[in-house]
Amino acid sequence: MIYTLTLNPALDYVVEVADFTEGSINRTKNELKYPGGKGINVSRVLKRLGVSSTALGFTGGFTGDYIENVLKQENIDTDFVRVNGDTRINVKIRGGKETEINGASPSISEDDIRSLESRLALLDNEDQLVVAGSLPSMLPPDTYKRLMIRLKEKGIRVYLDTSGEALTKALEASPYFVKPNHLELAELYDVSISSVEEAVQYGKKLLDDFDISHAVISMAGEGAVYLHGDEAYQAKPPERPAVNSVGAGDSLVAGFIAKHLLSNNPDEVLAFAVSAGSATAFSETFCTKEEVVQINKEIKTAVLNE
Ligand SMILES: Nc1ncnc2c1ncn2[C@@H]1O[C@H](COP(=O)(O)OP(=O)(O)OP(=O)(O)O)[C@@H](O)[C@H]1O
Ligand SMILES: O=P(O)(O)OC[C@@]1(O)O[C@H](CO)[C@@H](O)[C@@H]1O
Repeated sequence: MIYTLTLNPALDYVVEVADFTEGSINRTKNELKYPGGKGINVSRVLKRLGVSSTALGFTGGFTGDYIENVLKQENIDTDFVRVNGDTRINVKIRGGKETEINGASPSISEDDIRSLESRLALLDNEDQLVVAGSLPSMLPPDTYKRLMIRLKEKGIRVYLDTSGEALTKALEASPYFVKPNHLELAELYDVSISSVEEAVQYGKKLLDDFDISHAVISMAGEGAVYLHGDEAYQAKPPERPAVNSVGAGDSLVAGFIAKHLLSNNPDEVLAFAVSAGSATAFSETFCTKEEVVQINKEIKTAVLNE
């Protein structure tokens, strides 16, 4: 079974404003609300791609109820730990440039953590876990690392997608797969990464430094590179105006997992992952399977090995 872990979920509130003006009253042209948080997004896209998963993490209050209800309607299993406060609301403003205001997590108690640990203790070596998104600020930055060490001891594959200090620490637990974007990878090594060659160079270093099997470095409109052992692959999406970048990275992770379950062909796995990411970037919300399959036909791939 695949599990996703979202310790800091959100109700995503996306507002489209014709001409967003700071410091004045703006009226919305269009509004969308949906369950958010990176692991939850991975579960939702996996479902669209025909793969079942169970969503784990912390939810609370009316916003937590909303998330659980929508997931239930979409036939996604959940086993969240209920916390006292309200799950945060993340505001995404579409008006020319995209602006995001991500809320803070409700308080997480020691008991909440213990409840989460007992749910994770039920996983066995047949299971795979996607650990994604930010950590609630009251939790120590090595929280993912601590949880991952125990999971790894049981032979559970961990797919990791987080950033900042949570990423730096979690890498020490050697995840099976990691997906930084090129900016997160650059931050990790305190360098700048602007080309595919640089992404490959530091992506390979990431595998070596942290004993990781698979890494995908996403590069927005440039697609992504995939590093596995000594091999490197690139996939580039068709050029089209992006309408939404929220969840593109999560869609890429879901696409990677869905294809990796069926295929050992790295080229094919990366192409499908990038197709899922780009299909989301090209649509209002998340990609559908039909859109992913369609874009997959237009993806350009290359093997970058010497
Ligand atoms: N402008 C775009 N055009 C085409 N595809 C895109 C575009 N932006 C993102 N994508 C697709 O989504 C994937 C992930 O994008 P990105 O590198 O921005 O990840 P991310 O920073 O984790 O995303 P986010 O945090 O916004 O979900 C890319 O590899 C690509 O397939
Ligand atoms: O604040 P975090 O946890 O880093 O990111 C949360 C978030 O921006 O990521 C998802 C898109 O990837 C959204 O659904 C959600 O609002």
